[in-house]
Amino acid sequence: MAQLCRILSSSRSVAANLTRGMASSPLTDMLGKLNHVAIATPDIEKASQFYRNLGANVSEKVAQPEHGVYTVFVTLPNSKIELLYPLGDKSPIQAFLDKNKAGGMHHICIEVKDINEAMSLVKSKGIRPLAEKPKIGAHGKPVVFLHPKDCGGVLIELEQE
Ligand SMILES: C[C@@H](C(=O)O)C(=O)SCCNC(=O)CCNC(=O)[C@H](O)C(C)(C)COP(=O)(O)OP(=O)(O)OC[C@H]1O[C@@H](n2cnc3c(N)ncnc32)[C@H](O)[C@@H]1OP(=O)(O)O
Ligand SMILES: [Co+2]
Repeated sequence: MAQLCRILSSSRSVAANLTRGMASSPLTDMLGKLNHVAIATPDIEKASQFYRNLGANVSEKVAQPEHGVYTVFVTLPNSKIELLYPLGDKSPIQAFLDKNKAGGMHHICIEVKDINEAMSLVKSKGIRPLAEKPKIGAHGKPVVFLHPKDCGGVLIELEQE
């Protein structure tokens, strides 16, 4: 019995040490809030109307020339939906829409405290950012995308808080 107590108490302290170790690791708290889920659509007016019909707060369409897309934001109580439509003839969402004619979920966007630190951390894990440097995103903050082949088949956008 005494031995069992010793084993239990030592495994608890191992768990406590692990938790403390994790809490101090820069990777542990890298990911913040879900900022948005993006949907690429072949008809952004129709997609906007779909969410307006459901009573949602839907923004006007905004051109994002730096990103080759138009965006519309649907504001939800805990996050946002970003509707995307191609802008220009080199839009990064064109190939996706060619493959997914009816549109579909394109990326998720997660907030990080420091985008440059986050880029170094993901690179150290073998995850490829899709640009050398962050760009300014739809919310006026730096963003960078991570290769979907390194992220379980999901395109991930990191946005600085
Ligand atoms: C305004 C801003 C903001 O919120 O602030 C935004 O969101 S701008 C949102 C738009 N901007 C971006 O998406 C920028 C980052 N995206 C990119 O650089 C590109 O879209 C890539 C992700 C590299 C894909 O480029 P592209 O479509 O030309 O290449 P590709 O067709 O050869 O695709 C390569 C492989 O990745 C897969 N793939 C492509 N797009 C994907 C996606 N959205 N989710 C998951 N997988 C995807 C393809 O199926 C293919 O896999 P297989 O080889 O197996 O078939
Ligand atoms: Co986005």
